[in-house]
Amino acid sequence: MPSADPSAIILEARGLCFLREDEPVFGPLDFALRAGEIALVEGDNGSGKTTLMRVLTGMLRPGEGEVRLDGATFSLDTMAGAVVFLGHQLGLKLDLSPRENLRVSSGLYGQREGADADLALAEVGLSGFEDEPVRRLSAGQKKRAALARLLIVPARVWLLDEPYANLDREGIALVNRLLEGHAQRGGAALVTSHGAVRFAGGEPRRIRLHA
Ligand SMILES: Nc1ncnc2c1ncn2[C@@H]1O[C@H](COP(=O)(O)OP(=O)(O)OP(=O)(O)O)[C@@H](O)[C@H]1O
Repeated sequence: MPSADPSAIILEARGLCFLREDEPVFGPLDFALRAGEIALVEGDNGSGKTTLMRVLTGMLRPGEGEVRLDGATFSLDTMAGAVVFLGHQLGLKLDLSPRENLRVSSGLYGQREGADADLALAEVGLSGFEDEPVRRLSAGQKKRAALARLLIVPARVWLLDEPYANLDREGIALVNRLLEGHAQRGGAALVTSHGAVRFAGGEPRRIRLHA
C-alpha cells in the first residue's frame, strides 16, 4: 500500500446516480475520498446506502455519472483487488473454517505484504476457532471471521455495509481499530451504519443520501 499522501484522491464519485426503472434510487452524488479518510454514509431506510456500495464495487452499473479510482475511470479491472466490500452477506463459505476462508480470500483478492492468517484471526478475537467450520460459529464470530479478511487483502478502499451489526461493544471497538489502522496506512473507507458511530479519530466525514 502506498504511504499516505493526504492530497491524493483515491475514490471519487461525480454526478453518480443509480436508476431503477428510470427512477433515481440515489444521486446525483459527488464525493472524493482521500488517502487516510473514512466517511460515514448516512440516510434513512431505503435511501440507497447498500445500492451505492454495490455500484462502487461494480456489482451494479450506475445510471449516470462516474466512479473514479486513483483518477482513472472505473472499470472492473481497476477495481479488482483495489476495493473490498463487506456486506450483509458476509461472503463466507460455511463449510470451511475461518483459516480456510482467508486462504480463499487471498486466492481471489491477493494478499497484503506481511499478512498472516493466524495473526489476523487472533486480532479479530478468533484464536481457538481457526479450524472450526464457520457454520458452527455464532453470528458475531462469523462477522469477525469476515472482518479478518480486511487484514489479509491488499485493498486500499474498504466498503463496509453495516460492519457493526451483530457485534458486541468489544466487536464495535474492533471495527473502529481496524478502520483506524487502515486510515493510518493510507487507505480509505466508506461505512454505513444504522447506529451511532464513534470513530476514535473524532467526527467522521459524512455523505448523506436522501430517499
Ligand atoms: N433488488 C432490488 N430490486 C428492487 N428494488 C430494490 C432492490 N434492492 C433494493 N431495492 C430498493 O432500492 C431502494 C434502496 O435500497 P437500499 O437497500 O440500497 O437502501 P438502504 O439505504 O441500504 O436501506 P437500509 O437502511 O434499509 O438497509 C429501496 O427502495 C429498496 O426497496
